[in-house]
Amino acid sequence: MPSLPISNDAVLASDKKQKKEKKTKKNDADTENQSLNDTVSVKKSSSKESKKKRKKVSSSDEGDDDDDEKKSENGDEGLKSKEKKKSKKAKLDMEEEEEVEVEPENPNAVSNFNISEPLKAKLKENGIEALFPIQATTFKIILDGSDLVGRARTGQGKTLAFVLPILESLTNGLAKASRKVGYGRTPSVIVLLPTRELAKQVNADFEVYGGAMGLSSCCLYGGAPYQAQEIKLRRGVDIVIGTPGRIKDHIERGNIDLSLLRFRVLDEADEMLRMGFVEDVELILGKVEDVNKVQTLLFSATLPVWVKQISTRFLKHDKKTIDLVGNEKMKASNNVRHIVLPCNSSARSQLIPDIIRCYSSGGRTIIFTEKKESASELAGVLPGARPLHGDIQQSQREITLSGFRSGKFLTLVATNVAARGLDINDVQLIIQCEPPRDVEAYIHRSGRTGRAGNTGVAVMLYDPRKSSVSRIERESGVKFEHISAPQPDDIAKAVGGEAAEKILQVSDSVVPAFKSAAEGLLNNSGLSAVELLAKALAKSVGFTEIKKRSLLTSMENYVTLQLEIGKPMFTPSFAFGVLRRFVPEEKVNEVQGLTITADGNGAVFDVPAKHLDAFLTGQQNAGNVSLEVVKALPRLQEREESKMGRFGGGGRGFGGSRFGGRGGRGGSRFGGGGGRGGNRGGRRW
Ligand SMILES: Nc1ncnc2c1ncn2[C@@H]1O[C@H](COP(=O)(O)OP(=O)(O)OP(=O)(O)O)[C@@H](O)[C@H]1O
Repeated sequence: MPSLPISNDAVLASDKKQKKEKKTKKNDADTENQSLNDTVSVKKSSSKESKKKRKKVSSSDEGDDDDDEKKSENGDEGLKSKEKKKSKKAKLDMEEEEEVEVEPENPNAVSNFNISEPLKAKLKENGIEALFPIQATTFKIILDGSDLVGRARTGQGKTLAFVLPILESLTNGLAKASRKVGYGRTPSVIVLLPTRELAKQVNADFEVYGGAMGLSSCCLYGGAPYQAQEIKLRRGVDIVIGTPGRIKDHIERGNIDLSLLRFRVLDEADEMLRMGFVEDVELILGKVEDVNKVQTLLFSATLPVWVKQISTRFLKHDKKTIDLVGNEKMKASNNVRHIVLPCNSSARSQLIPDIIRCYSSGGRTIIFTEKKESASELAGVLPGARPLHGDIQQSQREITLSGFRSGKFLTLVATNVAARGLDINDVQLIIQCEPPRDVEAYIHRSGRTGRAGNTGVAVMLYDPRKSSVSRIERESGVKFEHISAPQPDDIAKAVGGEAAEKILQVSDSVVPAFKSAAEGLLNNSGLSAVELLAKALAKSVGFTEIKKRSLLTSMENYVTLQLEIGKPMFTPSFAFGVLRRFVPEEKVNEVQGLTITADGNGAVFDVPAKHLDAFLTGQQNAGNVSLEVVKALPRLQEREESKMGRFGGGGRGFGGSRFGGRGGRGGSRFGGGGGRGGNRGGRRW
């Protein structure tokens, strides 16, 4: 009589339903924050492998059921049979669960997309089994022929989001029919990028994946000889990738014919236009004879309003928008720990090596400076660092970047030329020497770490008297961790373990050779075994001395003090006046970085450690004055943004002012101003 409460088929059906619901939920989660102009549909199917397994479980169980049914007619047997069935059901469920764990269904699995075999094989070869959300949500839209604006946070795979559907479209989709083949063919795709390095990187992706589909590409950028590029173009290519200036030059020389173009891609569009490439981009895009036959795709992690507005100029009216950042508060990478640290510009070069020791986890570090000269200077004083900026010859830029990629050196000091798009393995730490001029730069620079699901750290140095972090915090949605310069304890913690490991890795074979020197040290140095070992550990990781640093300016051999007088202090000059009442003038003149606290009740400043006593004892001669060594830096008043040239107001004013309203030739659609000027080819940095 009794049988399994639910038939196996029903178990499987309900299981499938649950999985389907799960899948739908995951899909919903992936698309939750998108502002779609259109419905996104992602094909769902389970893999053949998994179906097979399920079939097996199901059929073996059916046989057993019949058996049990017969036995249950005999009293006790029936009870046992019930128990048995229950446990068998549990086993079945477990097997099903195990199966799910072993092979979870992923709606974004590559097999669920219309991707042809050679491309699938190449993706697999490169460890890509499933598409990232930006790729999954845009794939079909692009394959179906729509124009698209795509936005996802840094490191989320926007490059393959256009590479894959373009390649499929050219070989098996809508663009196949019109594609020319053979010698001298004209390009079907043009991809514009703001920097040479980025152009090379995207070209490398097209070479790998396009190569698997029998498509060829070439990369055109300034600073490289024309001839080799011309030869490639003459032979014929399917995809042209490059920076606007050089591509425009080739068009004007008659080397590129865009009459059969099928795709135009603007990668990091906002940066390209910000750099003053507007006229070049316009000229290139304008070469297309029939815009209805061309798909235009625009991707970036940041799409300021003004870029969205001008996308109406380049893209069709019925374009789709996939915005995976949208109105979410946090615009920067979620996989990055965002830290700010007060630091005087003169203390940077001493502080940075310790930040690297504490936060790079032994991986690569990129340091960003605002100016080319600062990048060169800093690279000159940091051990094992190399500079990268626009004044360095292109051939050297390439050598530097490939050396950094391959791990020949681990610290790159760069200007914004490396801020956009660069995808370098194992970059664990980003250091920004000062707050960048705009929030987009912060988002892209910090996004050079924490890529493709990995984590990373971004440390931004700032001088509270000169710059503000609150605007970037507000606009990027990042909640900064405020820390002060790494202290001896922090450094010891960070590198102590590494040092101990190194010591243990040393072969036993060295012991006899060094034993007598070690014994000599133990017997004659006057130090304990622990003290000697501590010194040996420090030396093994390159430390011969650890200096104390002030918390405020991060300067070595300075100490941070906090002054209070029992009533608010509104200006630094007032605080200086108070100090002069009880500290000799020449010592007050050595005060560094005096800043009023955020609550207005005090002032903090640094003094040379050697003058500390003069300050502390002096306070006894002044009524109501409290002066103490600071253990943790209080929040400080930041320089008012309105008074700062860097941000907003009367500064260079990107966005609205540059591409906003004014008329004039060339700039007319984007609001005059700017133009290429001296900025061509990314030379701004
Ligand atoms: N589906 C995927 N599975 C695993 N890794 C992927 C996948 N797609 C891309 N990646 C890897 O993720 C990394 C980041 O990709 P990509 O450079 O395209 O990011 P991005 O969104 O363009 O970033 P940015 O905004 O900084 O330019 C690359 O190393 C890429 O190979």
